[in-house]
Amino acid sequence: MAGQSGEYLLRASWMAEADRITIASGVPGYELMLRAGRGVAAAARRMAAPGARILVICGAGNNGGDGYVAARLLQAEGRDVDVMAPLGPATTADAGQAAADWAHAHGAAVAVDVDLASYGLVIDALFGAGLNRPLEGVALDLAQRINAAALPVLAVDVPSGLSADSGQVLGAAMGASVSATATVTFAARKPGHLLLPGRALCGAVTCIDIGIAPGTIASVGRGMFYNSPDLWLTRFPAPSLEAHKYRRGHVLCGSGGPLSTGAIRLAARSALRVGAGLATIAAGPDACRVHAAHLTAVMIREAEGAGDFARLLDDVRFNAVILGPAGGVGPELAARVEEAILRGRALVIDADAISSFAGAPERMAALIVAGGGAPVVMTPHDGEFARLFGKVAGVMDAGAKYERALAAARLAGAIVVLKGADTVIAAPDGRVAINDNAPPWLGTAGSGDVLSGLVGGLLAQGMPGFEAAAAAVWIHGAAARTFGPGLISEDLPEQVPAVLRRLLQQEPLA
Ligand SMILES: NC(=O)C1=CN([C@@H]2O[C@H](COP(=O)(O)OP(=O)(O)OC[C@H]3O[C@@H](n4cnc5c(N)ncnc54)[C@H](OP(=O)(O)O)[C@@H]3O)[C@@H](O)[C@H]2O)[C@@H](O)CC1
Ligand SMILES: Nc1ncnc2c1ncn2[C@@H]1O[C@H](COP(=O)(O)OP(=O)(O)O)[C@@H](O)[C@H]1O
Ligand SMILES: [K+]
Repeated sequence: MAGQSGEYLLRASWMAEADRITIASGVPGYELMLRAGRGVAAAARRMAAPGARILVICGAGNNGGDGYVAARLLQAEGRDVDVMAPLGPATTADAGQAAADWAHAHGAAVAVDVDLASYGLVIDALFGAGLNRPLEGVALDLAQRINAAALPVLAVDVPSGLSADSGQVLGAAMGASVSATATVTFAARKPGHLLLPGRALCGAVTCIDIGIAPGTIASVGRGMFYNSPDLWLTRFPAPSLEAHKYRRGHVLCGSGGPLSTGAIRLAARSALRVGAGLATIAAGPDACRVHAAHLTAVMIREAEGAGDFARLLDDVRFNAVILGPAGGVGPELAARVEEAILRGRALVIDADAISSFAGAPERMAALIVAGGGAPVVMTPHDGEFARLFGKVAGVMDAGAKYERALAAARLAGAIVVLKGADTVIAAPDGRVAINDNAPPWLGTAGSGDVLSGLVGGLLAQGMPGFEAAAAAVWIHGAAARTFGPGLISEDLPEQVPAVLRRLLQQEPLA
């Protein structure tokens, strides 16, 4: 994607395209395989103690070819290496060459039923990017035996059985995948290395340079990125000397009733912590009294129904709106969403505001078209996503998690943050970011409310929608990591300053 910085993630077919372009530019395919095999051998060297026996299980394609190269290099430096070729002879020219170079010096492969427990490291080079159906027969049996043996396993490109594209085990119910200790991949990481369950099955992933030019990777990339500051830091708002609070944006946060006020307070506080100049909570009279007992920096305005809320929006300084956290599912909340969109405010639609449009994403899409272009970011978890888009053909069944998020973003005309341990951020223009910095203790009541506040706070400061959403998700994860175990959602906004300090002062990032 022109002008976009960040680490590209490549689907298997895009990677194959990069491979073809590189070969056409004069680098022989076998040279790429030698470089890949060298990287695998280097990782194996780190994983296997000097005397440990190494078993390289080679498939018939180029993934197996990488395995043969690694086996030959490790053997040449005195390692005790066996090769197993359970799928028979190589079927590609490069893999055939690699197998022949191995066999020339080292002879026969070991039998499939060899005792795995006698090895100190297994290198899984059965299937990589070419996997196109579930493991079966001898490959399935081997994957299961490798996992049962509980040995260190180094996967070449991806653990065999795992889809590099979706991060799913192919044929999940009946199929299986090798579970690796570490994975070495080439040129660019693939989405399956980051999406669950793939991330867990890959272990520690290393991406090595095999001489595919960055320009080639960018040219085949279709706008899928790893979510890190590289993706959005240049768009991150930093207050200037002349700034005053109104230049830093004013977030209007819609409250629920008197018994449901905490969620929106978390959101409002988070919006301030991430740099918004002002945050105001709009609430009915009873809820206002509850808020008044809790709030200091966050302001309160009385707004009884959707009409009052709309009148507040007559003040153009409310340039961003957050709706949904414990907001109460129903037509009134839907009407507030409508007002915010039609009055052109940057908007975060979370939680109950998403559910208020259950089964009617086209209605939301029509509003967004009518709204005229201010960014709209929705932040569903899987349940809310299904509630909104469940009945739309081509969304729930779109495939990988990023394909579902993208289909939804295109349908709604909004940025979609599909949450989880592997949160995906998708834009209607086709950009996708996959996040992996969220620790499991982020799964705690109210942490989604904090996320909506972070998005709203960044939107209020004028950050574009996709970048604001991606930055908020990353800061949310980094804040949780900074706090560590024992986290509750109130802790998250208080960690944001430490994260921002590292981010903006170029200190090492967590
Ligand atoms: N791109 C690059 O830049 C570089 C790539 N390199 C390496 O190449 C690897 C990709 O190699 P690859 O395309 O030959 O595919 P690979 O994964 O070896 O599979 C082989 C064949 O198996 C078949 N098959 C599929 N599923 C199956 C199943 N369940 N059960 C049985 N059979 C099954 C299917 O053939 P089919 O049967 O469909 O005709 C498939 O084509 C890549 O991961 C990396 O390690 C490096 O050398 C460096 C440069
Ligand atoms: N296991 C997990 N690992 C990492 N992050 C998680 C995990 N479970 C949930 N999260 C994150 O925690 C947040 C929970 O949001 P949500 O489900 O809306 O909770 P709530 O409604 O209680 O605020 C999301 O940002 C989600 O990505
Ligand atoms: K593999």
